[in-house]
Amino acid sequence: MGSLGNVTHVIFDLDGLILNTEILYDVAIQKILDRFDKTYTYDLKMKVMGMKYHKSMDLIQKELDIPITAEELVTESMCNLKELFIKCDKMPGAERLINHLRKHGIPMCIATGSSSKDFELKTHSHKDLVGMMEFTVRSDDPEVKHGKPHPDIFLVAKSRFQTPPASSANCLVLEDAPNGVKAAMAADMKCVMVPDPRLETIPPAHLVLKSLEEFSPQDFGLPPF
Ligand SMILES: O=c1[nH]cc([C@@H]2O[C@H](COP(=O)(O)O)[C@@H](O)[C@H]2O)c(=O)[nH]1
Ligand SMILES: [Mg+2]
Repeated sequence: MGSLGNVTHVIFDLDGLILNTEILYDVAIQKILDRFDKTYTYDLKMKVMGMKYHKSMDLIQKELDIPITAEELVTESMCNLKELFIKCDKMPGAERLINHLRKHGIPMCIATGSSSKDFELKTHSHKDLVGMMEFTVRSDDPEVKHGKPHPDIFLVAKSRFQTPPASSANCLVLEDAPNGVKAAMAADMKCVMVPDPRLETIPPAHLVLKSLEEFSPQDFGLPPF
């Protein structure tokens, strides 16, 4: 683990990593696809997870060849998702880790594929966690030109850490989705992946864990629990 042990800044993904929102997308999207006798397969979900939402709905529309537009898919799914987002739970281990890092003054942020509007709904009951972050970067941020798997969002996050400033080699990204892991590795950062247990093909990451509860901060040079 030697070279991994120099982390000074931690960047959290949101959906499926801090918050248990991925299952909500499955339900809302499948509900629409039922009308067209189509399935939101896990393979397709893996392709779109982490992307900006409109881009992801565009890919679903094209891959499944369904007779409504990506725009309609966004509008219709969001109708269902809005009510689900405000009640979403945290993922196991997320709160403990964030509290711990905060206690030790480790600079942290969230870098998410969510739009600001969805971010507000999802974090409605989790303001305490968001409050421990130095800042959050959402996919509609004007500086984030390309969503994950492009590295933009993580590079923007790195540039916004002020005290102290961050370098890629000293940033640790915690992610659940292949597109997010690819983005973190493309940004030359350290990356721990906590994938959905259904994921068969794991992209290259520095470490893969079953749950954030298994994360040992000291392996990355951070204070132990
Ligand atoms: O089943 C899905 N999960 C997730 C997404 C997209 O991925 C984002 C979550 O990304 P992240 O985990 O990077 O916060 C969501 O906001 C949404 O845009 C999606 O389209 N479909
Ligand atoms: Mg995620």
